[in-house]
Amino acid sequence: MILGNVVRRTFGISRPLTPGKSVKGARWAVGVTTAVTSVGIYLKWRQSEARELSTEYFTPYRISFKQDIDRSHFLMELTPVIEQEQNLWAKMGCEKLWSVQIKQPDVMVVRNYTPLPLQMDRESQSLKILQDGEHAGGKLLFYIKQYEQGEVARWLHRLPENHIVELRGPFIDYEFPHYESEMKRDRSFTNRDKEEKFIFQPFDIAMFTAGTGIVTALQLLLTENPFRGTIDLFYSCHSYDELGPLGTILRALERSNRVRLHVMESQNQPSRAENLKIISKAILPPSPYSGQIPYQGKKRSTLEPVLSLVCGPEGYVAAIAGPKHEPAQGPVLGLLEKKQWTNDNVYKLS
Ligand SMILES: Cc1cc2nc3c(=O)[nH]c(=O)nc-3n(C[C@H](O)[C@H](O)[C@H](O)COP(=O)(O)OP(=O)(O)OC[C@H]3O[C@@H](n4cnc5c(N)ncnc54)[C@H](O)[C@@H]3O)c2cc1C
Repeated sequence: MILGNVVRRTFGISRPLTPGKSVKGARWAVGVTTAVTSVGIYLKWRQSEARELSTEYFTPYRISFKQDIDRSHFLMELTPVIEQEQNLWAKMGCEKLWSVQIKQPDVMVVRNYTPLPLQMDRESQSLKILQDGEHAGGKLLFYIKQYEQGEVARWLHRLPENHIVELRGPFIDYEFPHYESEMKRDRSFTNRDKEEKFIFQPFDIAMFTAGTGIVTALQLLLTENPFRGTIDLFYSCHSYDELGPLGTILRALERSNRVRLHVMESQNQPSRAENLKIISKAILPPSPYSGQIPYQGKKRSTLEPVLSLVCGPEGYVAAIAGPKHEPAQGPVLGLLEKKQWTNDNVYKLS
């Protein structure tokens, strides 16, 4: 049975807000249409009661914190100019993987970024995981990599604190089956001895991530009502240090057995072929998804992943699961095909 039956995926490529080239004669009409649309969006935003984040219009957020991890990676906290009423972490839980789009107003393009339920504690200068029911007025924290030739991430990196950026969303990037009236998983994962109880048996998944693709796993693991099964998480990077404080959080999740972590650092193993060989050896074959069956008590020690999610740069996705033919998934090839994974149980996120 395909777990992805309920999957809805809305993002693909980051798309321009306006066409790059316009026919000369139509410029005036395009200008008027754009102006009218912008006024419409603005009025809609003004009228919307709580000015909540929406996919329909852009909402202003202030850069409330920014910190470099290294030359390429940084953390950025955005605070809505008008406090948000909706708690997106409670609303989405672990059943929806989501992102928002940030607008670059000069070149009029948007890029997707995956928020994390963390906020910077000013006093201790450390990241705090939001508690259940807490949404910090809608604050969102992002882990971003800037590329030398990249447009938007480099621009974001240059912006000073208190600068206003515009966001729309949330966009659902992947949706898991809804487990009606299921009990919440405790978010305080540091308490390892606490016995867990659910109504339905949780299922495990495998996630293959490279670089900032790791945020997809972190969102599922840290959100309110976090992922109930165990994630067999593969993370490829140059160095684990590029995660900065997120690395400490990920290790704590590993100690609490919420995640089985396989880290591939290219600084230690520069051969791509050798890295892929190590990954391949650790990949488990797919287990069947049995649907919603009653909770059978504490899980066995072996992992039984029913779904593989793949997220990273094009070349990485291609090596793990075959190339993605945007917006289509493309056939499952690469390492996953060799371990009997198919299009029924693999999803390429990017
Ligand atoms: C749903 C979704 C969620 C995302 N979440 C995040 C997130 O949380 N954090 C984050 O940092 N990014 C995230 N991204 C990627 C992000 O949207 C941008 O694509 C990224 O920031 C690059 O945009 P840019 O404008 O800076 O670079 P662009 O101008 O788009 O790219 C210019 C050049 O940079 C290089 N480049 C761009 N992207 C990559 C890449 N992924 N790997 C290797 N080289 C690349 C390429 O050489 C490219 O030609 C997400 C993407 C999607 C679709």
